[in-house]
Amino acid sequence: MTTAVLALLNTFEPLAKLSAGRKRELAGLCFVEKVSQGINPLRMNISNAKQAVYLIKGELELRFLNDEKVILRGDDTAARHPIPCDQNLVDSIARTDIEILRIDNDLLDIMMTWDQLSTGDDVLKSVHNTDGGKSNRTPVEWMRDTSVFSVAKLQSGVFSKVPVANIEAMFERMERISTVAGQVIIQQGAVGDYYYLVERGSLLVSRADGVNAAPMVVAELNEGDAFGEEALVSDNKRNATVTMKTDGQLLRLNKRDFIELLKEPMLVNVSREVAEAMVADGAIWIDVRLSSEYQYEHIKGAINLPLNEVRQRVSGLDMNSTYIVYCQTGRRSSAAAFVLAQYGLNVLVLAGGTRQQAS
Ligand SMILES: Nc1ncnc2c1ncn2[C@@H]1O[C@@H]2COP(=O)(O)O[C@H]2[C@H]1O
Repeated sequence: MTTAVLALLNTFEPLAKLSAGRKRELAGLCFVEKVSQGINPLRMNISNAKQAVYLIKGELELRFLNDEKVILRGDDTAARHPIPCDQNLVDSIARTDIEILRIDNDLLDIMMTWDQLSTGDDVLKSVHNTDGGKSNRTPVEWMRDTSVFSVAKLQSGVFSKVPVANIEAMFERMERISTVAGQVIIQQGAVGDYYYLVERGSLLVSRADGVNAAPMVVAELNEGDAFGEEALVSDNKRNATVTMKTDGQLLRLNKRDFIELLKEPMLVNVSREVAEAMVADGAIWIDVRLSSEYQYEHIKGAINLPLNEVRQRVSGLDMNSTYIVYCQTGRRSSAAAFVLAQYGLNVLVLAGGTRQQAS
């Protein structure tokens, strides 16, 4: 089956342009579907660019907004390209029994980018295990095998704002560690050293609000989650203790690599002047200081979202808005911006905080 699909990929654009190695991987991730005469095979795709759909054989009628009808045949040159499922297409109908090939568009996009970045055909990326072993995985295997680098995460989560080249570099520099239930990975108050991704297992985040206070569990982290970013972004001490709830496997990136590969590209700083112009255009100020500091004084129109509440209140923010976060120095705001960016929000940081911008 995969060999047959591979042969098909060689006839479609831009799939034919992928390297042989990438095409082999893609062959296992796309679907060939038989559709009976009279059925609309694009029902789920019209105005929805989630999948690229190719006509393999048969006749498909496409109906467009301006009443134009086009008959596409499997052996037409036009059928070498994805069926145009944009907002102009209103309906389609199989005029004969047909066969189509479906591929997730995001996956395709990421693979095209990766392919163009790779220096060779089958360049294997390696991750070092702390027990001395090494595992080799291609970028596509990373996407398929671990939820940390799923297509969804690459498209809208922590890594969506990071250049693909940096993600490739991460694959090479990350270390994999095996962990056991009860193991403390991060201790509240310690100096930040690593950024972690959960490949397998669950962890508990607990915080003690005072020297003698008992720690309270504030969150549970699971496969695909990331943690340990706040101390690295803000240069503060670890704000919570993170303990393995079950046995598991983590990936970790040291502080220097984290700053270079993730923090720098994810955090965009803007001057007060640029920020004001953006706010006039609809962007929203977020003050990430404590509510007591906010109540004392704040930038007009700013909402207050203290750093330690950002995760709990992120669902109340609008994915389509642009937010400009600030504090006095830029430290807390950078940490908050990184957390918000991990949830896929459009966020910028007031460079140097209000203190620097005022002087
Ligand atoms: N409420 C929370 N929910 C999820 N993760 C948290 C929460 N509070 C702290 N953390 C994580 O725990 C980590 C402790 O180390 P850091 O301060 O570097 O970064 C912190 C966050 O990644």
